[in-house]
Amino acid sequence: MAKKKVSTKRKTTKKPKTSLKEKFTLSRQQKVVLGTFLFFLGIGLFFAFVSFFFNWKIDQSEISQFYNRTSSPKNWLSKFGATVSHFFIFKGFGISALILPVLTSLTGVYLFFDLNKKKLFGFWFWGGLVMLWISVVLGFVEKDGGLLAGIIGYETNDFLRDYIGFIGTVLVLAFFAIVYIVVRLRYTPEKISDSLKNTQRAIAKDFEVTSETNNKQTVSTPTSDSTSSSIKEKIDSIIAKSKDANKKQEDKKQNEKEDEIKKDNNAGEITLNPTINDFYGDPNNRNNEIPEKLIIKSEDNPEDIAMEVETTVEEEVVGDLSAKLVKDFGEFDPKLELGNYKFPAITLLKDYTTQSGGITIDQGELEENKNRIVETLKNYKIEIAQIKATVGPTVTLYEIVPEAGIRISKIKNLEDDIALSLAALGIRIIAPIPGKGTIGIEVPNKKATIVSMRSAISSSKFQNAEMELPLSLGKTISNETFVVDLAKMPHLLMAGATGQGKSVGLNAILTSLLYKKHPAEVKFVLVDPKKVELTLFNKIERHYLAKLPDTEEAIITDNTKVINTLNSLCIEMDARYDLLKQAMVRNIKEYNAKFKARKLNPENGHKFLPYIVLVVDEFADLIMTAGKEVETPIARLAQLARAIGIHLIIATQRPSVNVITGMIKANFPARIAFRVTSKIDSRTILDTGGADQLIGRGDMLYTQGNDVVRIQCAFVDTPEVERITDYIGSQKAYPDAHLLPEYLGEESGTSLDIDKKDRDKLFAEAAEVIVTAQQGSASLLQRKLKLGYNRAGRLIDQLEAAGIVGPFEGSKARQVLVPDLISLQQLLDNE
Ligand SMILES: Nc1ncnc2c1ncn2[C@@H]1O[C@H](COP(=O)(O)OP(=O)(O)OP(=O)(O)O)[C@@H](O)[C@H]1O
Repeated sequence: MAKKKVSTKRKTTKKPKTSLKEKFTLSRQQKVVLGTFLFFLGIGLFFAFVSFFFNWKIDQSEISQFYNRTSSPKNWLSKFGATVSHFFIFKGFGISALILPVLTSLTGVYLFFDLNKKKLFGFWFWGGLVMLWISVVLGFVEKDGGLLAGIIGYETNDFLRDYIGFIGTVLVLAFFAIVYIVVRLRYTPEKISDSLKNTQRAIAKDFEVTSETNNKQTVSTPTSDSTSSSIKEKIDSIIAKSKDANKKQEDKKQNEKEDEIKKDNNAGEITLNPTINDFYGDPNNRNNEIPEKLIIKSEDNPEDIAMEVETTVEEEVVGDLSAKLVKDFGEFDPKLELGNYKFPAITLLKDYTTQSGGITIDQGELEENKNRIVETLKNYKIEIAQIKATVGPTVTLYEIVPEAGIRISKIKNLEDDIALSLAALGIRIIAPIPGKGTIGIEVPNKKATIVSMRSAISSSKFQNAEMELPLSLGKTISNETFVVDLAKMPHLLMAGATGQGKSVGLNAILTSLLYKKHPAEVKFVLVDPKKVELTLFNKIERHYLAKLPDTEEAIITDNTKVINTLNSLCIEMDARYDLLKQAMVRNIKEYNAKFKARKLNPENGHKFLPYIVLVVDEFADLIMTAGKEVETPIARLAQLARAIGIHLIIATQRPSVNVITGMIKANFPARIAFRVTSKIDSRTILDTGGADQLIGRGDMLYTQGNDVVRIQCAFVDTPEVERITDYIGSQKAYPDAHLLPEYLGEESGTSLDIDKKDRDKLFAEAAEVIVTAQQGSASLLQRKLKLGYNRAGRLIDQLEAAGIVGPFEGSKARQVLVPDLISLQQLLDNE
């Protein structure tokens, strides 16, 4: 049974080895031939080297006459042997060159039996070092021109002594000896002292057991008969033996058992029930020292039947294949291909604190605002019991505890009046502050402080964030860095009027990910219809960007390409779901953990899955030009992609309801609102007002479903982003951007669509539009159904195939062949 297990283990563990070996071109036959050759070469060299020691003086003159056939050296391998030995021993390493033939033959054996190459490299590396070390050591005793150290050993020793003296050389050599012992032989001071202690204990135990047995022999119990007493002694000795085998585990348990047995013996009773642990020690500690066979035989009565105690050999635990693979190769490291990748340094970001000296607020300003608030409220007969100020980077929060009996709605209704009396823009009243019984009034500071990206990145909250995709968005009103996990959001909607900090916000998000995630872990799909906002990220295309195959630019600026990319992401999503299903896991995190633990076989299509972050700037523009064609895949991705690691970030300038539709809103619980112009816009984005009262320049509200948090967005300027992308771009990259699956939908031609099954979902609707208008044009469909040009054109082709419109007639619209909707219905029913 055990053997079977081992053999299956061997078969399966070889798989990854073969994939490694694929890189090497040697076939099995070539390996056998080369292995045999090297093995014999090693033996030949050994003979040559050995005979060189006896004949080198005689042969020395022959070496220079290598091409003279008449000369006959005494070396057992003649001219070849003499020359090679002269080279390696005399000119090389002296006596330690004998290691070379051993290594050569060993290489032959490894190739012949196709054994682990890593080990072989280890032999050569360490063998080479040992050879050099011995020759340098022998350099101390070598006289010029001898064979002990060879020229290399002698000269190296001489060189070292010239520069660091005798003591220095000894110290250097001793250091290397210790390195060898620690690194190669894996001996550490703890290990050595442990094994010394164990030996000491074992000797002491041996001594104890022997003296005990002797005592028992002398003070043997008179009540027991001679046979049984001899069996008892035998058991005692077995127990002693078994304890010998378990020297390392001298725990209390054993001592107690021993005492028990001793007590039993002293009482004159023979205990013949030593447990299996007494024979073999603690099961956790059974080791190779288990006696193979125990024979209990009465010495006093030789005719007594001897009892053989068969010891069973512990079955080898094969464990699962993944554990074995992890043991052999370590966990899978997705970062290995760009192993030397260096994350951008924090110094690439600008430090704004030196200019503004952190958050500053005038004491007078605070006092003034407080008095005004108190006065204004007093005018409306609202008495205040307590007031507290928290100074944030852009706004100061005044927390008010009103006197008992004052209605909160009353204060909320006075919002505009308070704003007027404070003569400031952007007063926001939070009544009550969630989780607290107070009312908050946020008043903008006269002088806002810039929250630098540098401070947001270097904050411990971000640095220590145990998140999948941490984003450092900025600072809250209480000056805490606000870090959220994009993977938990799981998609983000950003909106705000133009010039309020949306692009800076997007850059802050991308920068956060660049500072935290290795190129192997995250890929960006960037859609930038404005063509200028995200162009800097082109420099990191081969590190961090994903694109469709056969496209030149990774950043998508053309709206028609967006449709292909979105559909391609849907294909990627479906493929990833299939992989997750096969791996029997629920999300990408579990999947990647399983893959890293080598529990998923790459030969079955499994691979490490990077997170994909889709960023769409100017979503409104996209919806306007491509309508449903964009909305449908976005909705699919938003609904389903969270588990497989595709996350969407959508930014728009126009937060109108036909852009942020109900379907989009339902799937984007996390939203960021920069300043907008109206309360309605604020409601569209956040489902509540407030964004219209922001002060702009990165002042924003963030919600993830319930609470709304006011944050000052971290500021990252274009030159900073440029420095970061330059830094990353200058490093070694993957050969190409991460390739998304190919999407053939648009290019698949009309022939496929002629089939009834392959018709567009909007076919019936399109037919109705065309028949009602009696005008067969694609642009009509584009307008009425809000479609992209390609899809409208395809629909027209399908309508032609169904006999609803006539053939293409150049610049004229196509003829409509169905006069009215009733005839259309009949035609469609009869199909
Ligand atoms: N977090 C911030 N801190 C300080 N200033 C900021 C911040 N964000 C934006 N600003 C200022 O506001 C200006 C406009 O920002 P940004 O370009 O991000 O606006 P936008 O909303 O993207 O505009 P558009 O929609 O027209 O592209 C910036 O040039 C900068 O001066």
